[in-house]
Amino acid sequence: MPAVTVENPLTLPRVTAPADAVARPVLAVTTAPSGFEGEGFPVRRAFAGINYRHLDPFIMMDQMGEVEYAPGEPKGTPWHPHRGFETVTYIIDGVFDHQDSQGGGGTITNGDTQWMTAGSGLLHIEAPPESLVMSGGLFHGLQLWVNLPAKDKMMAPRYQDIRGGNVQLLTSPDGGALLRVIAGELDGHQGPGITHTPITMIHATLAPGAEVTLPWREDFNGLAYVLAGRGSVGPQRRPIHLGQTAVFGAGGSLTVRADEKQDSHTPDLEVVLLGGRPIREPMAHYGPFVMNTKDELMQAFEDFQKGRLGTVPAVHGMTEGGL
Ligand SMILES: O=C(Oc1cc(O)cc(O)c1C(=O)O)c1ccc(O)c(O)c1
Repeated sequence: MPAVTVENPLTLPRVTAPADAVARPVLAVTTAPSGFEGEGFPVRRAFAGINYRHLDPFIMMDQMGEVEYAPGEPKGTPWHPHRGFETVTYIIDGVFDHQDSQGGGGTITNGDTQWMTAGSGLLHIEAPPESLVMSGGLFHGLQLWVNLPAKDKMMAPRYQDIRGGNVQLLTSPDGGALLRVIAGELDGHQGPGITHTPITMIHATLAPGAEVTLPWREDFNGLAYVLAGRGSVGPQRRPIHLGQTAVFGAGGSLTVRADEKQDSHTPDLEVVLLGGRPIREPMAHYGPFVMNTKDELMQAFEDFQKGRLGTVPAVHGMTEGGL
């Protein structure tokens, strides 16, 4: 899992919560169902079964892979539309090429994030490059959906291309945790991703036996999803492992621990930590559209069918398909 590593974490700024911060309890630990998305790549749907009240402003998150593809196996998503929210594609290992109906496109690879504000709408495709399809190889990433407040749902689409080398790196007091702040801020340290409502997105790697307690804004919700390894969360030390999400309750700090080393194969604990200020607006979600009302959803489908969200470029160099 190379997504941004450092030789000596103790050279990084160290983060810890104030001693009087109230530790957030764990309200629930859920297990993501496994399935397939797009043209058939394996995913774990991290937030399945969690009420939007606990997720707001996050809507959906897939762990894509981790999978070691044989030659010919790598797959992506076909052309499809989005409106009313943001898609965040974080590639931990491997490569996705992306292209959209507005002429945008690029490559996201080891540690890069593409933060796409779909806003009023577009069509896009995310797919492995031909070279990866031929060779096969490791693929691991995240697809996170972040809601937009009503006032921004119809804004012009926009991309943020966040390179792995630009994330804000932090550590715990003992250097046992590497924290990559991809968006938002933690303890006054700002990540590169700019968000429409206050959000923090962190990828944390904890060495076996390491523990980190992070200051967490009281007005944020708190979620931790395990990408790899085993550990425990919160003051109750609730066990958590690969494919599980912890939903935290109210408080001012959030604690994650990695299990002690069992043997030379004990993996690091890899966790995605998410917090955001809830938007608290009605949400109407159907397929690739996330609006506030059913009428707005129907309008989105009509606009898509009439080509108002754009059309697939005639020459795009990627697999055709989709809706
Ligand atoms: O396709 C859906 O979402 C995605 C899931 C992924 O794991 C990767 C992706 O790139 C996407 C995407 O949209 O680009 C999806 C999810 C939920 C839903 O109701 C849909 O209609 C589509």
